[in-house]
Amino acid sequence: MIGAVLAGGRGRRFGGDKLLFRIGGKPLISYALQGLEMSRYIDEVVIIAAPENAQRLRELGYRVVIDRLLVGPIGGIYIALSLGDAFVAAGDMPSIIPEFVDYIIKQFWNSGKIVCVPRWANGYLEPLHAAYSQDFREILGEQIRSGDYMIRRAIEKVDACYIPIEELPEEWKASFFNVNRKEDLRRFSPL
Ligand SMILES: Nc1nc2c(ncn2[C@@H]2O[C@H](COP(=O)(O)OP(=O)(O)OP(=O)(O)O)[C@@H](O)[C@H]2O)c(=O)[nH]1
Ligand SMILES: [Mg+2]
Repeated sequence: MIGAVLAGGRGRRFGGDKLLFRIGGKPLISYALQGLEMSRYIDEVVIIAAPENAQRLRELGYRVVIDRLLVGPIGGIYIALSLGDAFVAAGDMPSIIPEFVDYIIKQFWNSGKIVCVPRWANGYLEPLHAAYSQDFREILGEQIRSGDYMIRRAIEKVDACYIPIEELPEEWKASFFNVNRKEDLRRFSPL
């Protein structure tokens, strides 16, 4: 299982260079990379970057794959799945809980489904904290070619495995926290 960290966004709400913004002595994206590295089922952590930031991200020491589609996170997942089955996370998620990642991957394997994604009671999905089979890649490709960039719509086309978030340990929910604006950093305290 690959651990893919999406890093091709523009960080418009943050005001640029979000993932390399230093907090607690290291770039924000380092926390997501290390969170996935601590998962027992992830063999390799890779970064799915934009052509513009690939070089600087390479300096972090991970394999960097370039996303030239730049159609949003859906394109990042599509590129990640060219490497194999993947647990996909956003680079702006600094509080990833490795035990929760392992739980999702286990559910993914046990279910035999091609997507395993956490779902809130109101139906909202967490597709950037989910496990995907390489067999889902073609579905994503078709949808991208049709000009529809909503990940949720692609997931709804298949028989997915949903993880009800409300039934999980309360402390796992922190894993979804993501930094969109500078002020979100105030809610993140690096250890
Ligand atoms: N590979 C890849 N990653 C992306 C793309 N768009 C967004 N991402 C990443 O997906 C994650 C979630 O995206 P957002 O929260 O919208 O972050 P963002 O796009 O940088 O921020 P905004 O411009 O403010 O929306 C972040 O880690 C982004 O870097 C893309 O087109 N390709
Ligand atoms: Mg975000």
